[in-house]
Amino acid sequence: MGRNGDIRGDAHRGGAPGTHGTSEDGRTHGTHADHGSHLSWARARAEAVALGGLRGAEPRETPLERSLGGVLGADVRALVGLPAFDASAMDGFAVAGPGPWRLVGRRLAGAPADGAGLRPGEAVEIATGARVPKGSESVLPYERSVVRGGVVEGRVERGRHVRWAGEETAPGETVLTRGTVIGPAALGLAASLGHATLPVARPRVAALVTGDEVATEGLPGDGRVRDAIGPLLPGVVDWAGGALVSVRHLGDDRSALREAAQGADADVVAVCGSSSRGPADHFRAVLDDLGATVVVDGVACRPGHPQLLAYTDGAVFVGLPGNPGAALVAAVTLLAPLLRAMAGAAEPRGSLPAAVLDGGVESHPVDTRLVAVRLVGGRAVPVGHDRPGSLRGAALADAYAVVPPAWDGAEVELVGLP
Ligand SMILES: Nc1nc2c(c(=O)[nH]1)N[C@H]1C(S)=C(S)[C@@H](COP(=O)(O)OP(=O)(O)OC[C@H]3O[C@@H](n4cnc5c(N)ncnc54)[C@H](O)[C@@H]3O)O[C@H]1N2
Ligand code: MOO
Repeated sequence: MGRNGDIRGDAHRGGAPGTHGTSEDGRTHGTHADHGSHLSWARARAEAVALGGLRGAEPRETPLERSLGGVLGADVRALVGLPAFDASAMDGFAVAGPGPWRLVGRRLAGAPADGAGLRPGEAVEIATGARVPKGSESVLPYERSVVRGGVVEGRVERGRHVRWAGEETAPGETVLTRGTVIGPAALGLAASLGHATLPVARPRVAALVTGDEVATEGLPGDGRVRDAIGPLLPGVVDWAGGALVSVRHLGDDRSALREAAQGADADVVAVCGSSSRGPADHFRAVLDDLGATVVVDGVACRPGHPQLLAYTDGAVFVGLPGNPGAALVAAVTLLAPLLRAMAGAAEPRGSLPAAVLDGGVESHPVDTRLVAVRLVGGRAVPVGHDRPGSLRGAALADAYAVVPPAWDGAEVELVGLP
């Protein structure tokens, strides 16, 4: 059950998804109306976000080493203040009172407190990170000091070169808020504040890769292709804040697809191939068998128009076209926004500032084109090789440039690639 508990169709009908035709989404391309059963690209994304918002994933305490890229499902507080104790910020001498100071010992980092404080006129040699003894208010770095016959001299600045307990972060302070995407620095921060786990809301995704002709090993040829979608999905799902829990390969068989779709133990089932209307494309029929509510049935974009988004009480279903280049476009159009919203991310992933598009690109009369580009000096430069069946362009690209129908050459929206 989702975080909001709203897995029912009636809750869903009350929200934005599935209400095609009632209003234009009002997002980026106002003239870019839905046509036929195909929703505009922006509208389809908005539907995915709205559905994801209703099917929020429960946050689970997750070990730090498995939290990278996840979305925080709750605020994170400091379990202790930072620094957690008064520590030297320099290698040198901790001193008490005005100098010169008599050297009375040595303190290394990690040494337990010995209880003995310093009296005025005393100093201890101290390592960076070592606990500053009681009575000492300053550290004199080696390079500012002279030691002769057990006596330290130098000009001390009162209070300098000590990291005082709690000066950076107070105990209990909120340091990261719900919806933040967990990056490497957040993991380090969490560890430094004493956390072993983080509350990560990570929707679980099962992939069903269909096609009698799809092989998982060996050279393609003689009517057979290598599965190019299975290998790209873990990275896309991870980037979007989900976890790919299984990838199953199925032939073109309706009952096998139905069983697998029904039995998948996941929040989201991504079905690859089978999204079109050919004799071997069974996904629509299976959605019908499952009594699913279809939210998106086709998106007015190139490539990737035969995309699907549907849901039952048990799971959300995303249909990715079999053509690998089209599958990636569909993954950034529907799957990634859905997962980000389910994870509760505060920001959509991959949003970049709009850019001028170079390269003589022409728009499509009714569909939004997604053009693989590299970002060079703030401009978007098409890389080519971005036909629906090919991932060659996407493999070289930083982003897709979103070229609306009847585009007038204005700056284009960019969707970053994982
Ligand atoms: N009459 C129409 N036919 C098609 C249309 C259409 O509008 N009308 N749309 C075309 C477009 S666009 C696409 S995209 C495909 C989508 O087809 P499916 O999702 O049903 O996928 P398949 O037919 O199974 O495969 C299409 C293509 O991709 C290859 N493929 C499939 N899975 C993989 C994989 N995992 N890795 C690599 N390649 C894969 C498959 O061999 C086919 O060549 O429909 C068009 N047809
Ligand atoms: O989705 Mo297709 O050509 O648009 O690959």
